[in-house]
Amino acid sequence: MPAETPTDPRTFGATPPERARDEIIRFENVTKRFGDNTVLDDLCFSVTSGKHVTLIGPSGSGKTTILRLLMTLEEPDSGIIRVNGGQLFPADAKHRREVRKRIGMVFQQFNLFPNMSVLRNITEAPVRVLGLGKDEAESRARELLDLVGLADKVDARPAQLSGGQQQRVAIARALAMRPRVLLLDEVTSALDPELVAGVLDLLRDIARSTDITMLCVTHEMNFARDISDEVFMFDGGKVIESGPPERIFTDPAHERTRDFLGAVR
Ligand SMILES: Nc1ncnc2c1ncn2[C@@H]1O[C@H](COP(=O)(O)OP(=O)(O)OP(=O)(O)O)[C@@H](O)[C@H]1O
Repeated sequence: MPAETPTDPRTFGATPPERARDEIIRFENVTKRFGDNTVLDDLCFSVTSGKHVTLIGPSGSGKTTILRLLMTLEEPDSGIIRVNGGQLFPADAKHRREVRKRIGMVFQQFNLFPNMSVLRNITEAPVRVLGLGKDEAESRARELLDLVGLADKVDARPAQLSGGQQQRVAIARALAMRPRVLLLDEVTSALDPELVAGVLDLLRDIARSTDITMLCVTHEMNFARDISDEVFMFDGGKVIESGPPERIFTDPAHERTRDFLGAVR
């Protein structure tokens, strides 16, 4: 079993320049079934470090399942998943936890801890999982709250914030773990329409100003077009085509992609 040591988790989204073009995520012949439903079928794809990749495809095509596998919230039935030079599956639990530390996720429903202040929501995992000191974690959390425009909400509880503000806290919380890979699952779906643009703008800024690899599932095709280096179209448990957004959105090669884009536009 390969057991490379993941890079120092204290380095914010670090990608040493010499590794900037490396592959950071690899799915090799991954199959995932729920009962009789084969959701991912011998799936193979890879993502280059620092790139922003958007997964598109019909409802039920397995996009969220891919993110949940990367978060180790699901296990594949077979195949290999590698992230950041380490193996996530198959792997022993300890190695998997180490690899998993460098992956952050922002969920559709924010998933904040309701009984903790905004500050605690952000410092909890860096203290518990990365072993950061409380002062260092708090100082980092305040910087991130500044970045997401919520410096004045340090002591608020999630219920006192709007959906858009809660999602900004969730983004700050994910970044506080210094992820190499950030997974974004329909992050604007639960927001009132007038709050969507602000959250998407924030994610665009993060995409432009960091070297974090992003894997996004979204139905916001304009956002996908804007933020992505590459778009993967899923159908029938496989990637049926991939390419830069300028091509996928204007000249898709596959009939299923044309039908899908026609339906969502
Ligand atoms: N825990 C589970 N148990 C049983 N079936 C599941 C489970 N999780 C997902 N599925 C099924 O797996 C399939 C893929 O689901 P997934 O959420 O990955 O699709 P998706 O492409 O993200 O869809 P959407 O665009 O609607 O979010 C669906 O048929 C779903 O019902």
